[in-house]
Amino acid sequence: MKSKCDEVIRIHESEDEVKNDLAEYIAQISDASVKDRGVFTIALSHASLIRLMGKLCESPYNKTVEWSKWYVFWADERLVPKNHAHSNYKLAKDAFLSKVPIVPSHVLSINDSVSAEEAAEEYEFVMRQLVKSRVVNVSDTSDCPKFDLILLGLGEDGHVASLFPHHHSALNEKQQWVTFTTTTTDSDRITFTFPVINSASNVALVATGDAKADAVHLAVDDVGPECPVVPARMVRPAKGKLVWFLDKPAASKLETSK
Ligand SMILES: O=C1O[C@H](COP(=O)(O)O)[C@@H](O)[C@H](O)[C@H]1O
Repeated sequence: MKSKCDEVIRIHESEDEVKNDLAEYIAQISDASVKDRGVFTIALSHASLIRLMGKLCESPYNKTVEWSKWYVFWADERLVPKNHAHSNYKLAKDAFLSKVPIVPSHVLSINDSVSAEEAAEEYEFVMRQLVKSRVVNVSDTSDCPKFDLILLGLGEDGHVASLFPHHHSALNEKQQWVTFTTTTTDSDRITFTFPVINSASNVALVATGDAKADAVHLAVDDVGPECPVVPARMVRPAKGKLVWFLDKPAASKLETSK
């Protein structure tokens, strides 16, 4: 069973349409947040998501978005140097952050020179300071940060951020805002936990390509109790909105598309 939340699924003909819609969606939330609070707080994830955000660096968004009001966080990050090919910071910087006038000190990257556990603690500390000063909004129901927007990709195994199937302690973390994993095959990582993800005002889950179709089906459809509960199914913003951005191949196994 899934608890109720405000969920919308946008299915597009092509990846290019996903890119257009995603850029417009992010720009609209940025505008609304800047009007409302004077800033826009956004958290990014890895790889294809960054590529799919590419239209934001193009006209009209490169000129119309209030980049100086943006504060950029990572929903997950790898413990690698910032010039490493697997660094989310590097991916985002090369593809996007270096092409728009974001204030460098508003890009909140992790400390990659300590252990994953320490990096998670430090990142949470930074977030707590920014919640105290209300750069990051606070949840109405807990002390959790209320990001204006958290952008999540989807792994083929249904993971989101670095919250993986069977990593029960991270999946069930209730107190900490940021935790870590040292058991993945490539590198140690830090990740937002579900209390933070599910406190956001807006969460977007973005997936393209048929390799993601099973994970999308398991996350969205009313599958029976014999099916695994994939982490993406646990994305249920309590008071916020959840929007899925899919292309047709990624949506091909959804019950509604059959
Ligand atoms: O490992 C990860 O994978 C997912 C999916 O990445 P994608 O490139 O296949 O879209 C990503 O969302 C997550 O942040 C990352 O750590």
